Amino acid sequence: EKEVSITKFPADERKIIAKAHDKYKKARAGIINTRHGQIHTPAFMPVGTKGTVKAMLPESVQTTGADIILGNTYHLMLQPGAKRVFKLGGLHKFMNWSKPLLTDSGGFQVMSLSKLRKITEEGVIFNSHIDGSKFMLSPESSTEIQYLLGSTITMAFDECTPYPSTYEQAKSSMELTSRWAKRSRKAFYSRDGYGQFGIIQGSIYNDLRLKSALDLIELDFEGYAIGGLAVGEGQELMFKVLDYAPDLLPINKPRYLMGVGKPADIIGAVQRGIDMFDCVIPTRSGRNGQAFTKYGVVNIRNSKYKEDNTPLEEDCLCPACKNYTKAYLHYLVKVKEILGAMLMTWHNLMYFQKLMLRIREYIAQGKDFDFIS
Ligand SMILES: CNc1nc2cc3c(=O)[nH]c(N)nc3c(CCc3ccccc3)c2[nH]1
Ligand SMILES: [Zn+2]
Repeated sequence: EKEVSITKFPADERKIIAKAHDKYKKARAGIINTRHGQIHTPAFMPVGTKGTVKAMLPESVQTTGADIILGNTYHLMLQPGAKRVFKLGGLHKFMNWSKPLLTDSGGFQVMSLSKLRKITEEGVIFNSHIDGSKFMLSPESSTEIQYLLGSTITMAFDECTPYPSTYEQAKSSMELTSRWAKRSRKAFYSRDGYGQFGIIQGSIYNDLRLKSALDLIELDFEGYAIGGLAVGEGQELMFKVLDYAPDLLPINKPRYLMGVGKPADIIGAVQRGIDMFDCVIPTRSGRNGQAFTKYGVVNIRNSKYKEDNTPLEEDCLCPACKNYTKAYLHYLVKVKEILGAMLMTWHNLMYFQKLMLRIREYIAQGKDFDFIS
């Protein structure tokens, strides 16, 4: 807890200093210890939906500084199938990633990917977006699939409440998530160094967020995620929820904000007490020709770069910046060469990890961090 040092400042300036400290007092830096290694928080977790961080070798992801990557239960259960991955030694072995793995529970992807689906008390019945075959995801089957994959951190099976939702819709959705969380927790096979996170819902309604947190705290999860955000509500509304929601969760357990986000979103969420983030932006936008730099986002396809013989960032240590120029990256992305996707992705993942490293250092030194980069 940082003491606000009361000095000779006149009262109004003292209020400003107190305000500044107050703004940062929720930020925290720490380490999550797992069976597959440590996670330094605040942490950014690259998304490896189908058992690979697209356009990256796992050892390259490791050099960017990532301690943990994400997998998707929905995609992997359809192809190659959880039982097959289990038979082949689990997802860690399958994809040659020995550090922590977090898998989402699948509900979110069902709603965003499969055309035909039906939500029942039992679970979600849906047709595969690949070949139309019928599947059911439930708290029990989702938890078992994540066990078969060998996830270090398993997510409870929830319903991500869409935005916007009326109070009534958000209430019944949150109550379903609470019933499913109880079943997920019961189905979880707990082992040392593995954990299961509950996911709170409740949309933008603070009393529903509180009820969701109370229901899930009773189940004593190893960590908690704030779900139902980064679903189109915008940064202002998201921060409004984050002004109180993290405080509803146990202070000594990790807090994971699902699906977030751009650097400014991450900084604002860390200041409000969030520890873990995931977002497809650095990988997906990288493949799309967008590079995150300290000068802002560079759209490398822009013709102004076609003869720019300088690197994306002169002091970046990634292969794209060490060995190549913007002109070359511009060309590769224009002609859709695979190396273009690789180099842009590598740079962006490095950029996000550097941002997290700086945030962790600033918090550890009790320094205020408001750099938006
Ligand atoms: C982009 N915004 C976004 N908002 C989300 C809300 C939820 C939510 O309320 N419940 C669950 N279960 N997942 C969510 C996700 C998916 C995160 C993810 C993707 C890939 C791999 C691993 C994890 C979200 N993503
Ligand atoms: Zn770089």
